[in-house]
Formats: sequence, structure tokens, C-alpha cells
Amino acid sequence: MTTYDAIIIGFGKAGKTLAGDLAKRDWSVAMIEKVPSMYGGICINAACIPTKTLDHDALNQISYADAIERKDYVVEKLRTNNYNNLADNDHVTIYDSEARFKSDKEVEIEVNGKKEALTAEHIFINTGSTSNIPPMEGDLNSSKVYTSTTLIDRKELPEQLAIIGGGYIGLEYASIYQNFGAKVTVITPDDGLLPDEDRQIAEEIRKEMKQKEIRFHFNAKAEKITDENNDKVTLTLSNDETVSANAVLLATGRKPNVENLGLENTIVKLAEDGSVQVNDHLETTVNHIWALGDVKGGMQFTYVSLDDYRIVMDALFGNKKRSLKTRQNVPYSIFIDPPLSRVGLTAKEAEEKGYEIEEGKFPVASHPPAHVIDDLRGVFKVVIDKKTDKILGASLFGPESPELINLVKMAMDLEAPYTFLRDKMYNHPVMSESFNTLFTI
Ligand SMILES: Cc1cc2nc3c(=O)[nH]c(=O)nc-3n(C[C@H](O)[C@H](O)[C@H](O)COP(=O)(O)OP(=O)(O)OC[C@H]3O[C@@H](n4cnc5c(N)ncnc54)[C@H](O)[C@@H]3O)c2cc1C
Ligand SMILES: NC(=O)c1ccc[n+]([C@@H]2O[C@H](COP(=O)([O-])OP(=O)(O)OC[C@H]3O[C@@H](n4cnc5c(N)ncnc54)[C@H](O)[C@@H]3O)[C@@H](O)[C@H]2O)c1
Repeated sequence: MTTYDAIIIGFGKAGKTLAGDLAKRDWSVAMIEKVPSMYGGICINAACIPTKTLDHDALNQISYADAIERKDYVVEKLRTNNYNNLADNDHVTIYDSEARFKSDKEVEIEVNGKKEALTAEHIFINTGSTSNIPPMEGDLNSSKVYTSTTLIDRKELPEQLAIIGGGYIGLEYASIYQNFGAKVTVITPDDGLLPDEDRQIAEEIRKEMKQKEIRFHFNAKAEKITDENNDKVTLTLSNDETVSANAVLLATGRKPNVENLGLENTIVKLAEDGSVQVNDHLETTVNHIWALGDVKGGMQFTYVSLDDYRIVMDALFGNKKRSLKTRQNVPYSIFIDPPLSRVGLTAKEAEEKGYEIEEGKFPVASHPPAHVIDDLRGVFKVVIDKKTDKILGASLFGPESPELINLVKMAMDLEAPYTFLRDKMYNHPVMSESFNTLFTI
């Protein structure tokens, strides 16, 4: 049995950052990654970075084939950098293997066909999440059926793409593939787009996507897939309609990666949704085993995984003041065209929580810098607590919103009144200047 100070299972955002920091403190670290093409985690290899690279190129009218080539180049470069960052560190040993708990103290791996046992004072689970495959009849295993990971490895643009699921992945891929020239149909069980978002903004998004000729089937689930044994598949929907396409993307959520991890050999408990149960400091039900990132449930974002690493570092070496409870406002963006970015509450959510609110609204088209960048689409909205003047939330649908939302997040974290953003001087001509007007309530 080989002993380390720390075993990290999964080379994701939290895991790799933690490995580097522990190594700086002279800890011996075993980093175990089951898929070498995932060194650095899914974000850089098959999620955030490749999809946003494709989004960028689709918007710039680069052909699909060239964009895929550039995406592969970017991914390869980042993966190599990520690998070398740890491989070049004398304190870190990288194992190419699936890891499996044999007990609370022992993790089994396979090296050159031989099983090896590792143990450590501290074990960190950072195994991420995997595509949720919905129960469907028929040819689910057809080569024309893809997940978000496999579709972006397809070299040819599908002429017609059917997307099952209207969440983040469904809408981002719809936007990207339609911009490349595919004919996209989205099937969603909801009666409109993005049920948790501001209704006016969700409707603007639907109109914008419809104008691009993205087709929607609302209130419908795909129930059966039939591979027509030519270049087509047919989806049969719960409302008996059918959709024909050359490729199908399953975009129906992601589930925590706990399969084959051997957790049944430990007393680590799972939560109801299948994620690893953790306390506010990310300790599992075994106090030397921790879980970080997607596998521990909750919001699935790279920056959440990174923030999980900060909580763990603080618990190990700091004053344990950081925790899931002290995590402040978490912004997010859906990289459709134009993007939607959000932090905090919508007006409806704020009212349901009992706040008396005021709203600021600002059509992007009324902002001169939007004319400079030649993109007048979208609307920005903010929600203010009438009693305290604090910002309760912002929904920004429009160009550059993924950067702008971080300014609102910071003001909210500082608990600043809305006038803080209203009365600041911004340079010109830029999109953040819109806050002078957006926050004039
Ligand atoms: C298509 C797509 C687009 C996305 N876009 C964005 C975005 O724009 N912005 C954003 O913030 N988030 C985005 N996300 C979410 C983001 O990618 C994830 O939240 C984040 O990468 C999760 O990181 P992690 O640290 O939990 O683990 P991961 O990066 O998933 O790493 C887990 C690693 O563990 C390995 N592993 C699993 N089981 C084992 C085992 N038993 N033994 C050894 N190794 C194992 C896996 O191979 C993997 O490499 C996107 C997700 C998808 C799918
Ligand atoms: N920009 C970003 O930060 C970004 C981008 C992509 C993914 N992500 C992360 O990845 C996670 C997973 O994304 P996702 O889009 O797969 O999940 P999601 O939970 O956002 O959406 C899943 C959608 O599938 C629908 N659905 C479920 N079963 C269905 C069925 N049988 N037929 C039709 N529709 C069905 C659901 O109603 C829902 O709309 C997100 O929660 C997000 O955290 C983030």
C-alpha cells in the first residue's frame, strides 16, 4: 500500500487547483484521473472552453469544420498545460486509472494491468458529473444520438439537429449549431423557455431564437428514437408529433459521477439526488473524505468547483470561516446569442419571498454603445428592495452581459445600495455605462 498525504480522485477544476496548492505546502499528492483526454477536467476538454470557442467562431461566420479544428487545437493546448502543471511537480504523482474505494481509508487503482492500493490522511472526491440519459424507447444507442461531449467531436455539421431538453446545454447548442447553419429543433417538457427566468426576458429569448428559425416543441418529451437506417432518425414525442433529424442531442441534465467509485465500501452517504452528501465545509459523512465540484450536488459551474477548493483550503489551513453558507451571490450566464446573465432574484421570486420591490428596465437598443458594437438586441432588468435600496437581482439579456453581471454581483456582495452602480463614472462608449440609466429607478 502506498501512502500519500492526499489522494485526489478526478482532475477537475477543484481537484487540480487543490493538488497544486497542497504540493506547494510539501504535501505528497496522488492525482487519479480515469480518462487521460480529461486531464484538467471536463470544462477545458468537453464543456465550457470548447463550447464557447465554437460559439465564438459560429458568431464570426467561421465554417464548422474550421471551428472544430480550432476548438481541438485550443483544447489540446490547455490539456497539455494542465497536465504539465501537475506532472512537473515533484510532490504530485498522476495515476491514469479509475479510482475505487475499498474502504474509508483505501483507494484501489490499476497500473499497467495490476491493482494497487493507495491510502492518505485526506481523500478528495472531485469526479464531476455525467450526461443524464432519459428513459426512451428505441434506438438510443444509434450513432446519430449524441451527448454534449460527443456532438462537439462530430466533424460534419448535421443538416438537421434535434435537441432533447431546453436547459443550458439545449439552448447553448441550439444557438451555436443554428449559427453554423444547421436547422435546429428543441423539444422541451416546459410550456415556455427557461421557466426559472424573468418571464419577459424568457419571451424575448424565445422571439430571438424563433427569428433565427430555431423551432420549438413545448410541453413535449421525446419518448422514442427510431434510426431510419439511412442518414435520418425520427423522434416520436409524447404529444404524438414526430421530429426528423440527422443528429439528436440529449441535453437532459447531468448527474453526479459516483458510479463504480466503490462508495458502498465506505460510510460516505449519498444525498437523495445521488450526489455525495457534504456538510457546509464539504466534508462527507467520513471526516477525512471530502467532495468538491459537480459530484457534491448543487449548482454545476466551474467557478463553483473552484470556490469549493477555497472552502476546503480554508478548512485545512485557515480559520474555517468560508463555507457553503458564506458563499455569496453566484452569477451565471447562458451563452446563447445574445447571452443571458443572471444573479440573485427575479421580480417574481423577490415578491414570493415577501419583498416590496422596484424594477429597473433598460432596452439595450436605447444605449449608444450598443450602436457602436452593432448589436441592439435584448433587455436589462434589475430588482431593488424598496425598503433597504439593496439590489436583489439582475437579469441581463444582451451583448457583453457575461462580463457586466460580475459588476452587479460585486455590488450585491458588498451589500451596496443600487445608487452605488447608478452614480459611478464608467468609461465610454461601453456597455457598463448602461448602469447609469438601468439603476435609475
Ligand atoms: C457542455 C457543457 C458546457 C458547460 N459550460 C459551462 C460554462 O460555460 N461555464 C461554467 O462555469 N460551467 C459550464 N459547465 C459546467 C462545468 O463544466 C462543470 O460544472 C465543471 O467543469 C465541473 O467541474 P468538477 O471540478 O466538478 O469536475 P470535472 O471537471 O467534471 O472533473 C471530474 C474528473 O473526474 C474524472 N473521474 C470521474 N470518475 C472518476 C474515477 N472513479 N476515478 C478517477 N477519475 C474519475 C473524470 O474523468 C473528470 O476528468 C458546462 C458543462 C457542460 C456539460
Ligand atoms: N453556461 C454555463 O454555465 C453552462 C452551460 C452548459 C451547461 N452548464 C451546466 O450543465 C448543467 C446541465 O445542463 P443541461 O442543459 O443538461 O441541464 P438543465 O437541467 O439545465 O436542463 C435539462 C432540461 O432537460 C429537460 N428534460 C428532462 N427530461 C426530458 C425529456 N425526457 N425530454 C425533453 N426534455 C427533458 C428539462 O426540463 C430541462 O429543461 C447545467 O445545470 C449547468 O449547470 C452550464
